[in-house]
Amino acid sequence: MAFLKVSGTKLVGGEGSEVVLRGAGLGGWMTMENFITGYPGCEFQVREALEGVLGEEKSNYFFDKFLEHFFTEKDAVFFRSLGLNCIRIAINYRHFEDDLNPRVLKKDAYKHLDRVINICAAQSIYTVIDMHTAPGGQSGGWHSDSGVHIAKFWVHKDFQDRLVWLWTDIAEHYKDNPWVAGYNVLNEPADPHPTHSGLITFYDRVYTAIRNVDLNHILFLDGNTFATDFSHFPENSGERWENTAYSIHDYAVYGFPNSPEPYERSGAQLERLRKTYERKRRWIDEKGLCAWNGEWGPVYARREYDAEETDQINERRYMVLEDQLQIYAQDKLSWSIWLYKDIGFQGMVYVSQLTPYMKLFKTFLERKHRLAVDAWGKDDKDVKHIYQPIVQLIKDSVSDDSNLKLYPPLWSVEERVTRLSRTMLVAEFLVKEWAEMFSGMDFANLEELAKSFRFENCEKREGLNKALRANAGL
Ligand SMILES: O[C@@H]1[C@@H](O)[C@H](O[C@@H]2CO[C@@H](O[C@@H]3CO[C@@H](O)[C@H](O)[C@H]3O)[C@H](O)[C@H]2O)OC[C@H]1O
Repeated sequence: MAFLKVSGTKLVGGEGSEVVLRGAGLGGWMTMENFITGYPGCEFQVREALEGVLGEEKSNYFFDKFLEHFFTEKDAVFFRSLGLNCIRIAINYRHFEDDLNPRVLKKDAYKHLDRVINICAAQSIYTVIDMHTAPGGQSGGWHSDSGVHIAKFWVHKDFQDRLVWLWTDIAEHYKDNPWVAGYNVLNEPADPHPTHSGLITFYDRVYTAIRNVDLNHILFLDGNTFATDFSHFPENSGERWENTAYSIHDYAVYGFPNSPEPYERSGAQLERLRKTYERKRRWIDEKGLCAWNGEWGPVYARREYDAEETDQINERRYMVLEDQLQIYAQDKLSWSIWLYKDIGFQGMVYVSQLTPYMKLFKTFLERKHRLAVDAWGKDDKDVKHIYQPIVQLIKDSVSDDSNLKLYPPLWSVEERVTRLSRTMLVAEFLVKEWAEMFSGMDFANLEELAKSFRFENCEKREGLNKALRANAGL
């Protein structure tokens, strides 16, 4: 079997035939995330807290069982039955090395990644390995699992050295596997340097290190600032980084609770969808390079929180989804929707409310929702007023308005105050409580909880899957 390659603006398989990758991100697995599995804060925090409650052996057992049950052959069979052909697997560097023992590969580092890549290959599903978290954090987002909003990856060379070391190991490990479509070197970098020089230097270094051991695989490079900005990428990127595709993340504002207005498919709204997408990929097109949409997709209303408005909201979200799919189909764009499985906000399949895990965390999740502890698709109607005085204080106290505009530009003063005070500070106080819900559990209880994430214990988001299936084989 031939390796996928980049040829001009396209991905091609054996004998140069075009391959369009259409699939989903396996988020929440080897990078867990707060809204995906329901904990507060960051993955490293809940792992530490659970160890505090259960001890090392039981805590490791739970997370290992979680990884095992979250993705099995049944998931891959279902995924392929929709006609989808690629899964982007988000990984957390912490599975491979420890901050207190850097550059020492952990025992069993590849155990689950190998297993899932092989399960996918057996169903003719390609995989893209996505480095979702970097030592020190490559963005101020919870999804970089750093726990803070300053992305230290860009200011400590040693963090970068460690990631170059890790990618070299991963490339060595998978260099002969053609079912691995490629390596998504760094999810959503947010390098604050005015010329994005940290990112370009890192891409140069990691490119060279990977190419020294692996000439086969495609590199997927995200634009800076959450995969939206290529303005400082080198003029000669095409020659400088061979066999490379460029990744945008095309989240549409209409797919989220903070949409400026209800989505009705008006001419102006359709125009905005298309224009935003075209803006993100403009540089790639101008340079004649290959584009990949590595993340996109609406979130969905939940009956437990949105009551009788749920269906109407979701009909609108499905319209956004379908309109985005239509744009991508016209361009024969390869895409990876976010995401495959979660506890019921965005996933193609989601853990049933009847499972032990969802029953255990029911009231905890309701409180977390009311407090808007997660940033993604937040609904802050119950708590917004509490943070407004802080927002106002900052606005009133900073003399020059230009000083209110900090990096990243997507974060307004409101967004920054929210992110820091709710998703980091409030969340931190809930972490122990999350872990204490596991108190007194034995190995059998822990496996039962982990089994809640098995495919057979999940519901399917039929509207989403229907739209994906309709577009999968185009
Ligand atoms: O792990 C994922 C994570 O990768 C993802 O990150 C967010 C992506 O969207 C970012 O904002 C968008 C930037 O582009 C504009 O056009 C959109 O309107 C914005 O929504 C956001 O800052 C990132 O945190 O989020 C989901 C995680 O699970």
